[in-house]
Amino acid sequence: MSYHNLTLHTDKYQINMMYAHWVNGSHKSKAVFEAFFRKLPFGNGYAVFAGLERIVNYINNLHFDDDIIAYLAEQEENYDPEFLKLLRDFRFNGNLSAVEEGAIVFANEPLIRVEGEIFEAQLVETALLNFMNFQTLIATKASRIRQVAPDDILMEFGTRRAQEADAAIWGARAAYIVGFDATSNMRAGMLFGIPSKGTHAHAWVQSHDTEEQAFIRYAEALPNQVTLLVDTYDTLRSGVPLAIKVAKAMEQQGKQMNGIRLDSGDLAYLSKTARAMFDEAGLSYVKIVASNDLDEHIIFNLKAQGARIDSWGVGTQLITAADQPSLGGVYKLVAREKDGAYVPVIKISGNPEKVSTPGIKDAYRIVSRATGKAEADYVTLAGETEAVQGQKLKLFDKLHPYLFKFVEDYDAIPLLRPIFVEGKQVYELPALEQIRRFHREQLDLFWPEYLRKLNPAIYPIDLSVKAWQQKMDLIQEHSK
Ligand SMILES: Nc1ncnc2c1ncn2[C@@H]1O[C@H](COP(=O)(O)OP(=O)(O)OP(=O)(O)O)[C@@H](O)[C@H]1O
Ligand SMILES: O=P(O)(O)OC[C@H]1O[C@H](OP(=O)(O)OP(=O)(O)O)[C@H](O)[C@@H]1O
Ligand SMILES: O=C(O)c1cccnc1
Repeated sequence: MSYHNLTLHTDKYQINMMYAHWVNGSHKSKAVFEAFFRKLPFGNGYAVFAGLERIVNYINNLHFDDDIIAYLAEQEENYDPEFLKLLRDFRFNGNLSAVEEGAIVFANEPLIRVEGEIFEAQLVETALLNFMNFQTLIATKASRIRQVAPDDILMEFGTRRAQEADAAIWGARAAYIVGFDATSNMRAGMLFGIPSKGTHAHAWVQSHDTEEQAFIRYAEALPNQVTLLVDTYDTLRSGVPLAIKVAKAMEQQGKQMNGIRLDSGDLAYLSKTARAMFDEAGLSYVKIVASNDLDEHIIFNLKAQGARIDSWGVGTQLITAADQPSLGGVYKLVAREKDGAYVPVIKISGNPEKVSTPGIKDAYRIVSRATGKAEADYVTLAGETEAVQGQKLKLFDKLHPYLFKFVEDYDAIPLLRPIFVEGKQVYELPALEQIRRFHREQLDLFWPEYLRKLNPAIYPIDLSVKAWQQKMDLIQEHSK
């Protein structure tokens, strides 16, 4: 059995629907699904899209091998052997468009669009949402942390508390996309080329007769990366004075200590006092690292208290997105083939926010040429050209259509990029460094009011008149 084949990384109901379509002869009819989320996480003003690399690898490797076929046959006696034979030859042959990793995205706009035979478009829902929801969530959480510490070194320390191994490495990658500097996870370092960094644990100090002996031996063993954890016994009375002694001894050998790490107690007070002690000893180059259940709120608070912390190690709160552990991204059917053409489909709900927007859609970021800043995202029916041609555009609020404004002199930048066309990958996955650069450029498109951590301004996501009208028409039709 291979742990690496993710083809069955799907819910049973997908395979059952595939089977029922096959039984009814409808499995080859075309369908279009769109993935989006309805609410931004953490009360943030934006999210950062991530997960595409994993999705591309997943789609490229989809295949039902012998073990999977045997398992399905054993699981469900209804499955006809002919259906299983068809699965044996299954490959994804559809079209997939998506937002690029590192892009700033918002609620209620298409982030991934899958067009294909209902058979294949249905199968991939679960995995696509799994990858998009987790990685986008962690990238967004990490971005909030980056926003409060724009100039400091940020290290991702979460693996031991992550929801298992995949979450640890893809979470580390998501954090790196939005500007974390390093991860402690060596596998993420090796797989993705993320710089790896680390200090040492309390166990290192505890495994010696004295703290001093522990510090000296560590400095001798790894003279290029000496960051000593100073809080095992008494930070200010023992840890910091001993670290100063070791730093002085290193200087005698022409070497420089990197830093110390604080992992408990009042991090503002301890960092300020330790800073003064190192400066007093002529060691102002020694940096102070802090860790201990940090998140964007505590870091913001510590900075407001004048903490002298140069580098932050962030684990649990980031990798588990502890204050909101899931993003509610969904994958909705928006059009289906009927008599050889696509017809839009809608999902009605008593909750107006949950009524789906029918039809195959595109999304554009409307960027003012005068300011270089994004004015709104504009969701159109696919193939509508108004937005692209630069004429005066009416932007109106979906729930309150009487609230509107006009924009002129803008660029309309398409958000969805073709990734697969008829099953063939047409998008070259960018290097991680390129994704980081792209993310920084994306941030530059937005006024700071949309980016602030607390009570951000609401960025408009507007429907084109045609898309809105089609939605109203279908609501009317279904209410009859
Ligand atoms: N000056 C400060 N202002 C606000 N929060 C702080 C400050 N200093 C530390 N914190 C945070 O407060 C929390 C304190 O955690 P905790 O109760 O575990 O204390 P501790 O000192 O780490 O105790 P322990 O020795 O048991 O680890 C941590 O999340 C830490 O990051
Ligand atoms: O607090 P987090 O944001 O999750 O960051 C990771 C934590 O993991 C380590 O603690 P742990 O007690 O596991 O090991 P240690 O003995 O090395 O401190 C480290 O000292 C951090 O406190
Ligand atoms: O390198 C460190 O200091 C580290 C790594 C993982 C978790 N906690 C601390």
